[in-house]
Amino acid sequence: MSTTPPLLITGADIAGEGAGDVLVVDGTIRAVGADAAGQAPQGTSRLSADGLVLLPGLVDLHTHLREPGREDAETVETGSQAAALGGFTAVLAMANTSPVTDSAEVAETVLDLGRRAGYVDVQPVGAVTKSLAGEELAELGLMARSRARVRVFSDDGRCVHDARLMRRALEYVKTFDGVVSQHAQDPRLADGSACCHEGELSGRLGLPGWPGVAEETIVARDVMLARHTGSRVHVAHVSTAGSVEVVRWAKAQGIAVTAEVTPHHLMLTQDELVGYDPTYKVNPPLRPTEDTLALREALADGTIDAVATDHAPHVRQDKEHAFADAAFGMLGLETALPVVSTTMVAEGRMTWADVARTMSTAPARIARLEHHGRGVVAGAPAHLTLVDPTRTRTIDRALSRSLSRNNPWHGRELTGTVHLTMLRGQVTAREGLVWADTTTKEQR
Ligand SMILES: NC(=O)N[C@@H](CC(=O)O)C(=O)O
Ligand SMILES: [Zn+2]
Ligand SMILES: [Zn+2]
Repeated sequence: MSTTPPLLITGADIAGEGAGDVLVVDGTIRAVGADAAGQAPQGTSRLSADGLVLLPGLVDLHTHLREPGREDAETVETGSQAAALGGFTAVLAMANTSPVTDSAEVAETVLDLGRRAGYVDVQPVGAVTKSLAGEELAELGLMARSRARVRVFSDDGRCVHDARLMRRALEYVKTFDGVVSQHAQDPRLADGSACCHEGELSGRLGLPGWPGVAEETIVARDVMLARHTGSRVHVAHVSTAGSVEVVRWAKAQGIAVTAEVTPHHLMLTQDELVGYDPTYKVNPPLRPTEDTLALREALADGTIDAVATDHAPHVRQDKEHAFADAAFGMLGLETALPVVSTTMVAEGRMTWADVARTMSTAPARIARLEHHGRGVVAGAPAHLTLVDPTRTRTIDRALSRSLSRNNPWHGRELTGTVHLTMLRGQVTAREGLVWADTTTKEQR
């Protein structure tokens, strides 16, 4: 990309802490606050951001980019574009690709694809077990020491259900300050046919369900293994009130557990399933309202550390089936901030400072991303996201940059729109367009 002149962003509410100016020079935040304008060098361009909120660039702990292997559903480039449009500047790319990211080679391939695309920093997640088979540990150390510097490990899509393997993985990643992100779903309590939440509704719909306890028992086991090993465990896509209780208890004991919640589990409930639309088929399943309310409360009070999208693109041929046969997963990158804004901020449950914490600072810290999540402060890289907090938009799945269309937000009105995203001072997305749309080849 070409170098951009210095930029003064004026009048934005800075991460919910009050209005001020921010000066960006050479990809770095040079100054914040009253004296920023005074330090602007000659030739500084200005961006008036009155009424907008300026957040530190968002970080997604849980994205499926599908490359290598399923480039028909998503590529690193298209997923990165969707991420930039969603206000993200870094995403963690899950390991359930084909081949699986269980070696340094695949991790470096994904890293390089991300760099080539250039919209967000793509940080590969490493598999915990070879081929996600749950039998033998993957090359955790080699991935950690590779150019990709892998710190987050996950068999996501599958649960590391063997307690002995989970223990060994935790011991191993501790040596380089890594973390295991667990897809908590006991395969004995949630068998292969389970496709929704088990309860009165699944009975009425005639669909095989899986109960919340299949998640909760794994979360409980894992926090005890984290305590035993002194290592860090992260709970991916927490979906039940019971899991929240376990995490709350574990944190009170000082156990190194962190947790994420998806935008869809914050806003949608199992009631969406009455039309049997497979768009709403996801793991863990949409749960009853009581769980949704507990998740909102836990995110607001800090029990749940982060929002993570679990962006899971699928092609039509995999999704357009009878509910029981369709693939699990839904899109999330472009709508995460608007969903959090609508359910949490507009409803008075969280402030914009809380959004900065749960969508940037905390996820970057959990993933040990040194160059992200440092906030809107002088000296930090200029990863910035400008949000129009009052602008309402009706989501249209046809306008998505994702290659897939399994978008549960289609037709819904969401308040809070990403206006601009900046990675190291370069605009990656602006008003619904990505950088490549507005830049000629010669300028790149
Ligand atoms: N969330 C999903 O329903 N699906 C994910 C896997 C996962 O996150 O478990 C996928 O890879 O499609
Ligand atoms: Zn998962
Ligand atoms: Zn996932």
